[in-house]
Amino acid sequence: MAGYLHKGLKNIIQKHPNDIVFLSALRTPFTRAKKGPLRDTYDHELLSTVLKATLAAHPNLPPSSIQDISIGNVLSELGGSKAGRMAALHAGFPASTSFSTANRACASGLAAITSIAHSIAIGAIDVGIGGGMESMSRNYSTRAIPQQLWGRLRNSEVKDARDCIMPMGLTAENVAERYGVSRAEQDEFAAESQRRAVQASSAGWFDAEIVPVTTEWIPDPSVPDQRETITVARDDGIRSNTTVEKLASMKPAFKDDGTCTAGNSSQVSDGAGAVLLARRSIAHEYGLGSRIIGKWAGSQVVGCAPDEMGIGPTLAVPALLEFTGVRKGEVHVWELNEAFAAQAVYCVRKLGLERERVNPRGGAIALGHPLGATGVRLVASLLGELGRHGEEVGVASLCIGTGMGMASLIIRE
Ligand SMILES: CC(=O)SCCNC(=O)CCNC(=O)[C@H](O)C(C)(C)COP(=O)(O)OP(=O)(O)OC[C@H]1O[C@@H](n2cnc3c(N)ncnc32)[C@H](O)[C@@H]1OP(=O)(O)O
Repeated sequence: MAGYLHKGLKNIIQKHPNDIVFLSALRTPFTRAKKGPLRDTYDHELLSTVLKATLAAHPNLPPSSIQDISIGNVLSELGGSKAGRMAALHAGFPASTSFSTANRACASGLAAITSIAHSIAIGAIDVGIGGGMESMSRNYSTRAIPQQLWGRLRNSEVKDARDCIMPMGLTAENVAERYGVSRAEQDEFAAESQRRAVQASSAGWFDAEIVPVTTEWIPDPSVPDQRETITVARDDGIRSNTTVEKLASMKPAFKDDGTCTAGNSSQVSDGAGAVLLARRSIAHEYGLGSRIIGKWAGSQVVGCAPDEMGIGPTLAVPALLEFTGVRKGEVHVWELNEAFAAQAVYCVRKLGLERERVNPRGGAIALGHPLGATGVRLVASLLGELGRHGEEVGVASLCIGTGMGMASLIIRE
């Protein structure tokens, strides 16, 4: 495949003036939809907070130098494009900074980052922001299943077409059944995700990426006029008291004889994130060379059958390795989204990864999965985790609900 990026790790880790580099990777806390402290906050309010923090983190970079913003979003009214543009202007960007939203379902945040990286790679822009925003509290009432649908699709003779609206939990049950992922394996994986997230959170490993959000909430929904101003600074889905035994006692959430439960599935959440990307030579022109934390080195998306969408990473990761010429053994840290433990266990097994190197800070089972924003957390976590160990090479990958996987290669400076 022809490409404009460098191939092979030896070439990729060299510093080139046209590299697409990360200058910051920030996110809000991810908190539980409907139950957490951000439940009354708008997704674009979260976005505005994180965009403002991105500007504040780079006082030497004039806002007008940031040419484009792409924000992953799945559920917002009108795709979030108007409210998101308003949030960017409100946060301090000039009218000249363009804005769009990207919807590649659960990989929307990674797709938005990739879109900005591609624009830099081909020379269309020099500096941009990729991010994501989601309020599942406000916008998840139909569980991301379209209500207005051409009847011929709902009853299509093409099974894959019909399956695009299969509830995500059932696709996870399919993966568990077809590929022999037991309930015990899922619960063990989920407990480990919680254990790692507890460790990461209490050691302060998320502190560098989390921007506190000051917002209003309604403590008692039966008294909607009574609002309180609060500052939310921590993820709230992490459960320090999780045990495999407790998880084993939980009821299946999606079908009576199933294996996926509230404890071994990703949590529905609210959150937003943003990464600042620039061409390396331009970052140096603004005196930001010392602020470079990593570089984006390529993305791939591959389709699979929608009724087992969770296997997506098992196809996207090999495609990414082939595209970039990087060998699996050269990757130090893997961030694989935990949509469900069922599919995550299968992906780790099929890809032949060491569990120690996968989601070292826990994943969406503990930290939550605000759809459009999750890809941004994966990138921020990778950059932080690689930095902590002085290691260089990471892969972020997500499955996509309509039957795809996406993966991106991230190099730490
Ligand atoms: C491509 C993709 O990424 S597809 C993925 C897209 N996302 C999804 O499909 C979302 C999947 N998740 C879900 O739909 C929901 O989380 C569900 C249906 C599984 C569960 O929903 P809820 O019942 O609201 O879950 P919730 O997280 O509030 O947990 C319910 C109860 O289970 C118990 N529980 C959950 N996790 C744990 C745990 N780790 N340890 C102990 N108890 C637990 C608690 O009692 C909790 O109740 P609480 O609120 O009083 O604490």
